[in-house]
Amino acid sequence: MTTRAMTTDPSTQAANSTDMENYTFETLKVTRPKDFVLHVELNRPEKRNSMNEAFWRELVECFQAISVDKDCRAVVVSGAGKMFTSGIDLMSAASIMAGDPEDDVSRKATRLHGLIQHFQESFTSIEKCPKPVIAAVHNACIGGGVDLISACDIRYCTQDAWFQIKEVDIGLAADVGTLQRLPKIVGNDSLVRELAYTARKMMSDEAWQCGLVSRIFPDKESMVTSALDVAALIASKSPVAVQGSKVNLVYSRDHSVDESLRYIAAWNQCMLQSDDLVKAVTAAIEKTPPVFSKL
Ligand SMILES: CC/C=C\C=C\CC(=O)SCCNC(=O)CCNC(=O)[C@H](O)C(C)(C)COP(=O)(O)OP(=O)(O)OC[C@H]1O[C@@H](n2cnc3c(N)ncnc32)[C@H](O)[C@@H]1OP(=O)(O)O
Repeated sequence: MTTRAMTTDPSTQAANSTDMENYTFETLKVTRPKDFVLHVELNRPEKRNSMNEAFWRELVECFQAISVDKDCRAVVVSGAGKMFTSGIDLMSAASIMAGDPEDDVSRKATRLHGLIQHFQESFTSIEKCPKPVIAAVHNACIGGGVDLISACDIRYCTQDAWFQIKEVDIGLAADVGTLQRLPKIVGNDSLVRELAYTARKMMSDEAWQCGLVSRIFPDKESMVTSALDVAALIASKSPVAVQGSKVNLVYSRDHSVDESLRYIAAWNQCMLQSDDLVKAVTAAIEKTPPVFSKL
């Protein structure tokens, strides 16, 4: 099935709407606004998209489904309502973490270890998903929100956006990705430490200057429109090439140049034999848009 067939074949369109049943969630709203593009909205606006028990579970389920969804090649993540997210749901966190008061320290620790890993897996599922994910942040992005966007590929925000590594204010060291991923995004260790130790708000202009976001928009509507356009542009490219790029960029972040060169050589000894290469080169020569099979 090709991109063109996707746009014109009504039976395929019907199949797509059936596919969306895999994306029925309590805390997320998932739509397919363009061919091969999914829009995931954090969808508890009345609670400022705070992250409750259902959210942590559903985010993994959502990105595991996206990873194997051949009709998705790029994703936009945004927040419904007033802000992107207010971070962990403080009410549900208190009850989830409490556990059995009769447990001894080792049993409490073992339970908390499993819980932290479960929370970590939610955001890691974004990074493990081979489809590029664009975070579109408006207004507040607090605590767990910074962990979430740090696992995304591309970050945009609105002029009114602000970011806060809030964890120290609630008495914990951030443990679901910010301290591990953010220093590698921002490239300013001193700034990351200042933000993590003080929990001060960082406004959009500073987020742009330090490289946390690559574009700032005047409002949410223009940001989401542009994010979806960029996602559609990504989706028009060879999925073999785009997904291979993501996997190798993530690998390279955590390995030496030498190891990463060996990794991509092994990767491409297979992927260079893809039909996509021939199609892309032919399309470039003939000046026609290439049409790639689903992946
Ligand atoms: C293993 C650990 C894993 C992850 C750890 C992550 C750490 C963090 O995320 S730390 C950050 C925690 N978040 C906060 O401290 C933010 C708390 N909220 C606020 O400061 C404010 O609500 C606000 C975000 C600035 C928004 O203010 P405003 O627009 O005035 O709305 P409110 O009236 O305050 O809230 C509306 C409604 O939402 C509820 N709510 C908002 N945030 C949370 C939250 N984080 N947890 C639970 N509930 C939240 C608020 O209680 C209101 O509910 P009502 O029922 O309408 O009263």
